[in-house]
Amino acid sequence: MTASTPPLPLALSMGEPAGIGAEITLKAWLKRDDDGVPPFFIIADAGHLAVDAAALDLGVPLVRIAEPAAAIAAFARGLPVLHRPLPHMPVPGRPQAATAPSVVKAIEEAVRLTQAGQAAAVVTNPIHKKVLLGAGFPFPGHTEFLASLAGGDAHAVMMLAGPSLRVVPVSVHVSLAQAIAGLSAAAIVAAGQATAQALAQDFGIARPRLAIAGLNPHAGEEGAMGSDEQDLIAPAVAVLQAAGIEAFGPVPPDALFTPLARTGYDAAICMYHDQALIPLKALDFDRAVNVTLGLPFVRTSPDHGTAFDIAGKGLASPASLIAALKMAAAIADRRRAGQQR
Ligand SMILES: NC(=O)C1=CN([C@@H]2O[C@H](COP(=O)(O)OP(=O)(O)OC[C@H]3O[C@@H](n4cnc5c(N)ncnc54)[C@H](O)[C@@H]3O)[C@@H](O)[C@H]2O)C=CC1
Ligand SMILES: NCC(=O)COP(=O)(O)O
Repeated sequence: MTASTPPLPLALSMGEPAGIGAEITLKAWLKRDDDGVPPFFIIADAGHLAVDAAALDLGVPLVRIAEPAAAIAAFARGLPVLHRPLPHMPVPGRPQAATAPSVVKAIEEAVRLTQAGQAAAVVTNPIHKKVLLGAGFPFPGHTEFLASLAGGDAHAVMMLAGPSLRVVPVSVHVSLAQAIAGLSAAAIVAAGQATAQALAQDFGIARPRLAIAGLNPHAGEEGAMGSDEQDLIAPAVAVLQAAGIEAFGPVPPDALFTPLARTGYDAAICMYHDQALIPLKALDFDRAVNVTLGLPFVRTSPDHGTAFDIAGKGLASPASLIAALKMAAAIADRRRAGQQR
């Protein structure tokens, strides 16, 4: 950042208002000094935030802002809110289709403000996929929606990054049967290329090492337990290697996440959602960050969902949201510095 480029706040979307988004946002603001939380503003209903703050006895002053630029100065005295009224007050744990348009508009606005240079990055609070789908939202998650908002030929790739592990699932929000049927060498190569590029550009790893998981037990045992490794995964590894990427595999999935194996790579490319997210959450739940690779803007989010079972109870931890805010700011700073070189 130079003297002529003012700092930009992060744009945080409200997420599902019946979930824990408001609570973890209020708690993240309270920890701004202790945890070094970068300045952010939330696109949400200020009345709802005030109700939650009072109900949970969180002493958070709210500062309504008219534009993102005001968030930097406001952040020290209160939580900056770009007020966008909801049609009714949410009930914790009970999502309603009526608030779905507001949830979606908050994501769109965060993206628009970031692409317009008024915010440094997009950070999203968790959404409830089923209620949005039921209200006509045509995407199964942020990742697919953000790819569409980015337009063009954006190929959005999900990475979850924690202190112990980084994982990238080749497919995201599809059934296991669809994930297996849709697996292709091209999809593995695309995920590997996006990951190598992001690790270098956004995480400062000059020569990223990628472990490519097998799909079947024992990575197919040379074809005795499945041929996907020979037909798709090994050829994809060869293509990545030919492109100069330090990729290896297929690695037997049950051996990929042992403590020793994890020292050998910077990210694991996994063949489906849960192959990636189960080890990540077992090792790093509440400390990991969901970051979308392959977009023309920076987007992160906590590693967890709407947590309806604890919504409104004051039990939600803001740790992953704080990690997401910090990672978004670090990546945005790194990209800005890269552009100025
Ligand atoms: N980025 C996003 O928008 C994401 C959205 N989701 C959505 O969230 C909804 C619920 O998903 P689940 O699978 O139940 O996962 P979840 O992460 O909401 O909850 C799983 C368990 O972790 C606990 N938990 C989650 N976050 C916590 C926190 N900050 N502090 C303390 N405990 C926490 C919950 O109480 C629950 O027991 C679904 O609709 C799912 O699609 C899930 C993951 C990410
Ligand atoms: N399990 C991770 C998840 O569902 C996050 O998806 P997205 O909304 O960030 O695409």
